Amino acid sequence: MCTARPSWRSMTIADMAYKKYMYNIDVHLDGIVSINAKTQTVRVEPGITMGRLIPILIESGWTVPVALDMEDLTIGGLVMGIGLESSSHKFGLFHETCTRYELITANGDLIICSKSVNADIFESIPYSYGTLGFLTAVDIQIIPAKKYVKLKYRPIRTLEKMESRLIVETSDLEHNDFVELLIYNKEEGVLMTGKMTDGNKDIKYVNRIGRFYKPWFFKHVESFLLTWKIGEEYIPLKDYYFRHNKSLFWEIQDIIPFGNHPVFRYLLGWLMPAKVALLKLTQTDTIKQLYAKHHFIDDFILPISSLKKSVQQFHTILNIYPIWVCPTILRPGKGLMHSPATVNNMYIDIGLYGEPKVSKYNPTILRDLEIFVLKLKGFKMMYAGTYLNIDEFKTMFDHRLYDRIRQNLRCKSNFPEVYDKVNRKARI
Ligand SMILES: Cc1cc2nc3c(=O)[nH]c(=O)nc-3n(C[C@H](O)[C@H](O)[C@H](O)COP(=O)(O)OP(=O)(O)OC[C@H]3O[C@@H](n4cnc5c(N)ncnc54)[C@H](O)[C@@H]3O)c2cc1C
Ligand SMILES: NC(=O)C1=CN([C@@H]2O[C@H](COP(=O)(O)OP(=O)(O)OC[C@H]3O[C@@H](n4cnc5c(N)ncnc54)[C@H](OP(=O)(O)O)[C@@H]3O)[C@@H](O)[C@H]2O)C=CC1
Ligand SMILES: CC(C)=CCC[C@@H](C)[C@H]1CC[C@H]2C3=C(CC[C@]12C)[C@@]1(C)CC[C@H](O)C[C@@H]1CC3
Repeated sequence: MCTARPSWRSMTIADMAYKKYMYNIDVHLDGIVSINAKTQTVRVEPGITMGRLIPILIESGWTVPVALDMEDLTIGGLVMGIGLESSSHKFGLFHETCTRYELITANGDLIICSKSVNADIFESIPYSYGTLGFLTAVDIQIIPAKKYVKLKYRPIRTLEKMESRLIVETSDLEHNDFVELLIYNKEEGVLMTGKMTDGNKDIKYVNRIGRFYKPWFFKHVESFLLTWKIGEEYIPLKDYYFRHNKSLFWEIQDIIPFGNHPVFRYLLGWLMPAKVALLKLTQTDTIKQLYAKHHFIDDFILPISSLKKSVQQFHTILNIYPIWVCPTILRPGKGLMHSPATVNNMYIDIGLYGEPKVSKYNPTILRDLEIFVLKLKGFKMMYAGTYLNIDEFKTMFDHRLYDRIRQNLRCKSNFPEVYDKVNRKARI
């Protein structure tokens, strides 16, 4: 079994081939059940998107600790896949802010699990890609929302300095609610650190970057590099959260190359952002093949101390810029993905989206990159699929607890294994 959510609705680049031969179960639940100020949690159905949840929470004075930057990502998808954001250096991966799940198992039982009830099931659900059961409700921690993010932009030269500065900023939890780095070429990047604040009466200018005529966020950030200036500004909280949504990070520049031109923005900017689901539904086979052959979209999660080494490797093999760098804390645990040590470890997500500029690009090069990441004790986001074989995959992701829970919940003849959903044959 798998969910009946069609591939075109999902925030993944590939088609989930398994949907065609598995039994599809309709779990399209997308409401907010309750907001509980006492326990500081919100209970939601798994199909609700970030784009619907965040504005409602902000209106009620709340927000979630890890608010994802693309409006169409769903809570269920982020728990069952994984999610991270610029606040993950503080709160960890998205699922670490979830406190309770309701899961329907293969034989129709409803299991409620949390850190104290059915704790092993609770720990094995994240990253299980819907292979233990169907989620029907998720409780997420909420924190008080403030009006703005005071964001500081700092251009940095050399990868060494980016790495060391990132290590310093991610450990300063008092001042930094948000940390993010965009690397624009082999040597230069802009580090952003932010604090949620209500501001004060003296605020003269608020940059409402979410307005339709505003430039793409990554271009705005680049301007601090081009002028080599440190900058600071207030951005409304919701605009900050969805800062990469309008330009789909920087993917939109390949689809609408003139999309950031002021004439386009002022005349037709209101038509944006392009809906990923619509782009997927209307793409032709030719476009799909062009993307498969000449485009790269993937994320790798590596120890923070390997930033320089990894970016150099990605430069040699892909040469794609900008590069998204988002720090996240990984904690020890027993689930599929956790810190390999017995203590918390700071990692970085390195996101590479675009056309490789190396002369001989071959999509199977991804396997070499995956092995490179595996050797550094890193992980890979699985939304784009994997070329790892099952043994390598099991070395990357700890299957011990997951296998035991699968046996207890009688998953074997009802749900496939994670690997059967994320290997390249299952995602085409
Ligand atoms: C024009 C109009 C007229 C109406 N007239 C009446 C009326 O005369 N009398 C009346 O009683 N109501 C009326 N309603 C309200 C209507 O009954 C509710 O909106 C009802 O929830 C619609 O059911 P649905 O299956 O179409 O909606 P859905 O959109 O399918 O579901 C509504 C909610 O239930 C959730 N849900 C769906 N399936 C499940 C499931 N299997 N398990 C858990 N949750 C699930 C969804 O996530 C969603 O939150 C009217 C609504 C409209 C728009
Ligand atoms: N910033 C970030 O962290 C970003 C993350 N992503 C990735 O995107 C994906 C999320 O995208 P989204 O479109 O929301 O989700 P998807 O539709 O891609 O679903 C992801 C997985 O979650 C499973 N799933 C979803 N809902 C349920 C449920 N109710 N019960 C059981 N299983 C469920 C799906 O199962 P099934 O296969 O059965 O349908 C699927 O395997 C994640 O993999 C995430 O890593 C993408 C962009 C940004
Ligand atoms: C921040 C993290 C961890 C990931 C961001 C990934 C996104 C950049 C991609 C997720 C889904 C992707 C799709 C496309 C672009 C890149 C993503 C938004 C397309 C819109 C590219 C054009 C194709 O025709 C359709 C693609 C759908 C998925």
